[in-house]
Amino acid sequence: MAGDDPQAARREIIRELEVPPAFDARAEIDRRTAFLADRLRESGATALILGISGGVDSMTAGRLCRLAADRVRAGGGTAEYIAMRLPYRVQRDEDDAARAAGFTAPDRILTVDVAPAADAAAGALAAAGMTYASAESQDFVLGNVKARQRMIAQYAVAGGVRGLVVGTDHAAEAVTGFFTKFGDGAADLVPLTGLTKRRVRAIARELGAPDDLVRKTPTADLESLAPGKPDEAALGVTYEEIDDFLEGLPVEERVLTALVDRYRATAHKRALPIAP
Ligand SMILES: Nc1ncnc2c1ncn2[C@@H]1O[C@H](COP(=O)(O)OP(=O)(O)OC[C@H]2O[C@@H]([n+]3cccc(C(=O)O)c3)[C@H](O)[C@@H]2O)[C@@H](O)[C@H]1O
Ligand SMILES: Nc1ncnc2c1ncn2[C@@H]1O[C@H](COP(=O)(O)OP(=O)(O)OP(=O)(O)O)[C@@H](O)[C@H]1O
Ligand SMILES: [Mg+2]
Repeated sequence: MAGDDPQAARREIIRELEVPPAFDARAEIDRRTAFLADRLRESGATALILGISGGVDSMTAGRLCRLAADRVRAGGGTAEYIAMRLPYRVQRDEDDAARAAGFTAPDRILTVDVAPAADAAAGALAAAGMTYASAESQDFVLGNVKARQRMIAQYAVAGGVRGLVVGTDHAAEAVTGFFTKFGDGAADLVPLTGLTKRRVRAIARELGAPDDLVRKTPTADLESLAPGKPDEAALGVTYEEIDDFLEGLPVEERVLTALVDRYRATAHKRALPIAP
């Protein structure tokens, strides 16, 4: 990666994360739907599996799954789109999640509470003598366990129905490594690759999604001690700033440096395991 010139590093990041200079929502919907349909046909899989949280990323990806499954079927193939509701106990924004799932029009909705599995892991770790530096540190780590339990549930369904797991990673999360490694970061297909957050929203709008869900404040919602914490509070930069950075628009020096540093520090999350 380009040495000390942050603008050169930024250009390299934009290229590596595949963020194109121009954007047309309708064309992107067609291209990404075709991608999902092609992967279904070429892999021999017959289902797309996706966790629906109530956030805009999964709502958008879910609607693309619907369109892709329809496209395969229209060509005489077999395909279904299975949405998974994966709350930790009762979800705080249950109504949003139900409406988002409904908008994506899945063939089936499977609801799996990840709390028993996540809590059992926490209990077994405590019984083994594992302790954490603070209650906050423990809560943060166990938040990632919740994300990984969602991954386990989705792969259990994929394995049983010859399905492929769809992930929602996009450029505005990839640049900061803002996902759980082998949790929500683990998937077979990532149809939102290269999109900034505002472009994800533009696609959702073009698809006809409910406006309040399109504009909803992004949250990972993993920490029990900070429910619904906005991503931007955790990141220290706004999605507007991240998007401007990725779309080559003017950004403050502070944003430029923070994002280049963060991209470098999280390289391991975007790569295969490191080998000798
Ligand atoms: N240099 C290095 N080379 C190779 N591996 C390295 C490494 N540094 C850490 N690691 C490994 O990576 C682990 C840390 O990564 P990880 O476990 O992911 O943990 P971490 O990156 O610390 O936390 C995940 C972050 O993503 C956020 N998140 C998660 C899920 C969804 C969303 C969302 O946007 O909705 C956001 C979450 O709120 C949190 O801030 C370490 O425990 C270690 O095993
Ligand atoms: N409660 C949940 N139920 C089902 N899937 C979930 C849940 N929480 C997270 N996920 C899965 O993990 C992915 C990553 O979460 P993330 O918060 O980045 O996306 P989002 O919630 O769809 O959108 P936003 O980032 O705007 O909140 C989601 O897109 C979804 O596939
Ligand atoms: Mg979310």
